[in-house]
Amino acid sequence: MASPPLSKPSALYIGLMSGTSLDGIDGVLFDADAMAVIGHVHAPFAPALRDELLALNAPGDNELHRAALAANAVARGYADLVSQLLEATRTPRAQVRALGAHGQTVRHRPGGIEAYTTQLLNGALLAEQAGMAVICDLRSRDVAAGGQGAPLVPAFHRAVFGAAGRDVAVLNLGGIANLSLLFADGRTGGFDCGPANCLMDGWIARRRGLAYDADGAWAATGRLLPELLAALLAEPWFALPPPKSTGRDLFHQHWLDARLTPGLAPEDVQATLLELSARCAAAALRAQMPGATRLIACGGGALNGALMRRLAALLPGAAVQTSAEHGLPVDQVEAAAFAWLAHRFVERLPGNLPTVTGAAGPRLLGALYPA
Ligand SMILES: Nc1ncnc2c1ncn2[C@@H]1O[C@H](COP(=O)(O)OP(=O)(O)OP(=O)(O)O)[C@@H](O)[C@H]1O
Ligand SMILES: CC(=O)N[C@H]1[C@@H]2OC[C@@H](O2)[C@@H](O)[C@@H]1O[C@H](C)C(=O)O
Repeated sequence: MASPPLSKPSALYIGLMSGTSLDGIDGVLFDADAMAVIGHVHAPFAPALRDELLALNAPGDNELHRAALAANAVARGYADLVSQLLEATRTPRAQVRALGAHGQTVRHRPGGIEAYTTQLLNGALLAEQAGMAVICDLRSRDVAAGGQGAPLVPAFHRAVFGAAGRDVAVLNLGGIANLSLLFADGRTGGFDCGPANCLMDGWIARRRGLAYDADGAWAATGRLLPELLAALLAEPWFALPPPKSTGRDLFHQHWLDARLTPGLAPEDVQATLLELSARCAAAALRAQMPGATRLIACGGGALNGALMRRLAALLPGAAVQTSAEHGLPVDQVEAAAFAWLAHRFVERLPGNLPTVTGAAGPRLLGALYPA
């Protein structure tokens, strides 16, 4: 019997993402040959870690020590999730080629001589605990090359959701919203367009003690406040042209508080925040891809029925769908993108798109902690 061919290196990667909404960690096992997710797990952050990560988004006391401890805690959380994922998919650890691990963004200041972006994660500790090669710090190289360091998902969106002969947009509705523009002629664009859930989550937490507004049901009981909406939309950042990115550095509760007037009904504020998220995404899409006939939404905000209905109403020329309708559940897209970015690193292929981030050129993204 002929001996079996030398097995080619594994195409299995794990992607680990904890985003700006701070709801927890998503992990996927991803087959980079098939471009398919094999398994998915999610773990919420422990409330104390979530509070600390939120606090570290703003200047505070003893930040270096606290950031180091939080980076350790994020690494331990990621390592636990890796074990859960391997168990759930019955995958031997040795079969996974590498982990693409995002870390927790706590500061994002691209552009200019002082540019930096910080994703808290102790990559060395994660490599120790997971027993796998870790590729992390995936944004810094693009920032060093003069780019925004974000969004990074448009190249992955192109590979998965691009369609011949039509202009397709992909809208990630996480804490922050980012658009990918997949033009029919092969060009790919993308940029952050504003808040998606971060302000709504913060408001419902303060007024009702809930983590998020399920299905936008509370917002749906409120009325739109036109003066508040106008004050929110007057933020100069919205008028900036791409490339652009943002985060909790700008869209935090104090940003909202500075625009609130006394006596507003809380549910009306929530309705207006939902409208803000829908309007800034719709306006950005109309301006940058007027011919879009399909908008594919992903991220947790795609589960917000009220938000999805407003997007559909504001974009009558586009079919508003979810990534699940295209084979990838809404909560798996970002983690899959970071698994794919790990694959790009391992294959020595660039991960960024300079047309999106504004970087000086294509770059290998990430820092490697070998197994
Ligand atoms: N059923 C639901 N109804 C309404 N909103 C929901 C629902 N499920 C999740 N969400 C929203 O989605 C958020 C989580 O989304 P996701 O995990 O995509 O964000 P993220 O990855 O942390 O953010 P980012 O993409 O900005 O990095 C929650 O905080 C919540 O606001
Ligand atoms: C600095 C940072 O963490 N940015 C995130 C955030 O969350 C959404 C939006 O802001 C996007 O720019 C980015 O994440 C996605 C996954 C990206 O890089 O494509």
